[in-house]
Amino acid sequence: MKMPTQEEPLVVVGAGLAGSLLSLYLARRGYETAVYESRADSREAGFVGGRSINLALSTRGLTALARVGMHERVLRECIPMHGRMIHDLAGNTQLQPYGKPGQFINSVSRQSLNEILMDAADEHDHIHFKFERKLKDLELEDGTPVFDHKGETERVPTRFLFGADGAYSAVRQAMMRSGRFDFSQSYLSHGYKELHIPPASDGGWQLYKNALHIWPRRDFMLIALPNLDGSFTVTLFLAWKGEGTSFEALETTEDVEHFFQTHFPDARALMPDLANDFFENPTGSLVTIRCAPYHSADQVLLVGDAAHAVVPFYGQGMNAAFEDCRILDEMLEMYAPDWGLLAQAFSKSRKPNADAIADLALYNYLEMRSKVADPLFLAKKRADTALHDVLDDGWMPLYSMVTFSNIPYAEVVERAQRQDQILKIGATAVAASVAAGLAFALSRR
Ligand SMILES: Cc1cc2nc3c(=O)[nH]c(=O)nc-3n(C[C@H](O)[C@H](O)[C@H](O)COP(=O)(O)OP(=O)(O)OC[C@H]3O[C@@H](n4cnc5c(N)ncnc54)[C@H](O)[C@@H]3O)c2cc1C
Ligand SMILES: NC(=O)C1=CN([C@@H]2O[C@H](COP(=O)(O)OP(=O)(O)OC[C@H]3O[C@@H](n4cnc5c(N)ncnc54)[C@H](OP(=O)(O)O)[C@@H]3O)[C@@H](O)[C@H]2O)C=CC1
Ligand SMILES: Nc1ccccc1C(=O)C[C@H](N)C(=O)O
Repeated sequence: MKMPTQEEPLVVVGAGLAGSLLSLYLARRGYETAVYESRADSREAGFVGGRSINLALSTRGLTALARVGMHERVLRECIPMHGRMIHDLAGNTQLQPYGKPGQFINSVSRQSLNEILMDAADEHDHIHFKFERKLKDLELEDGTPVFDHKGETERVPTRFLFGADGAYSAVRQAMMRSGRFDFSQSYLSHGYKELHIPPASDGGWQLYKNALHIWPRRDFMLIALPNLDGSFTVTLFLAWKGEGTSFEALETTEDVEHFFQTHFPDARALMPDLANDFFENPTGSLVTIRCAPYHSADQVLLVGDAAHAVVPFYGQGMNAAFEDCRILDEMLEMYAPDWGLLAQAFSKSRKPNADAIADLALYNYLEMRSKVADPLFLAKKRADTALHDVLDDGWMPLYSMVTFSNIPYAEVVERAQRQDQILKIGATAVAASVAAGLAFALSRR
């Protein structure tokens, strides 16, 4: 197998989160790597578009960053979120911890995280960023990408190509033409809109800083994640269509004011530019994309959202994309420089795990918008937590396995199902004992 060279490098399409981290992993092994990105360099051009301003980074992402020595640098830009702060309609709040004391997820700005990774990549002689190059076509026979650069076409000789170009991947679109490629996409009937809570007048945070805030309202919800500048990025998740509570029904400033005043009065009070933000900011779609295999012949491999876009409700899309990079690196150890074998092995091992987190992410929307206020759900959570305290890693709540471990997602689902069975049997036994006790007490009256 030929090694990548400057004339025929490894090509990564997309300098987003997965593409930038992947380039670091590849360069560490000494491979010549060229990263082609459709947007301008945000470090020179400032904000270059995109939404989802901040993200929750947790163990999987941090583990992958640590392997290339980046986690401490990134953690300096993070705000720890120790739990969900639930806001009810009356304005009461309740903090539901995510895990054991000392366990938390981290709010980080997408742009600064991306720029930290690109800065680190720039330190390597082996990594070459090429901005404002949009992939137009991919010649699958030999994996040659064709980019548009300011109206000019560039064909790039390539040793092997990684598609890290996000949920609407052009690399994946080219692979779909090849036949024997499975693809499905499923849009939620809900969309999302980002809004803003500014810092307090003294520069501090207007809500408790170290939590992910949730206003669960059963059929829709509002969430807020803290930013380092004292602001919060607020996201409304709501049905696209329908009378009363839907984006479609919010046509005028009065509609928006009334909707927020009715359902989120405490949050409304903190958003002076609500109506302006609401009508200026786009409404985004929420989509799950599955495909298989992730590779094409011996030439191309998809990673991150390009391979598996999941709805954001578990805060795991980026974490899974970073985990892809770590797993790929472990496989490089075994298979490099046989890129074909590497691609096959990666695809086979990652697919079931990506499918599992896609399902879990869909489930977590229901949990966040509805279950967090349900006494039965909270009772089960307490039992789960108590068992985790006693049995340590012998019993881990589902949320902890997803968020605070590197257990493969598919294994997490199996383990959680087994634990649920045990809890059900336990609950049935407790209910039977209580019933027997009551019957005995009554018989002695
Ligand atoms: C509202 C929202 C909130 C989220 N919150 C979280 C969270 O809290 N935690 C979490 O882990 N995940 C979260 N995610 C998911 C996370 O954003 C994605 O999983 C992550 O960005 C995937 O990284 P990626 O590198 O695969 O794709 P991206 O980050 O999208 O990067 C793709 C890159 O490819 C470039 N590109 C696209 N097309 C081309 C082309 N044709 N040619 C060249 N370049 C191209 C793009 O410009 C971009 O730079 C959230 C997503 C959304 C929508
Ligand atoms: N699973 C999900 O529900 C969602 C996941 N995401 C993920 O988060 C990433 C970053 O988010 P953000 O920066 O806000 O992403 P954006 O929505 O700004 O889009 C990122 C890239 O996808 C392209 N794109 C966006 N919408 C479409 C579309 N409908 N059809 C074709 N291409 C499209 C954009 O092209 P251009 O720059 O030309 O506009 C851009 O290259 C996304 O790339 C995606 O991977 C984002 C939204 C929802
Ligand atoms: N980042 C997000 C973006 C959108 C929706 C949810 C999240 C979460 O992180 C939710 C968190 N994991 C929770 O379960 O409370």
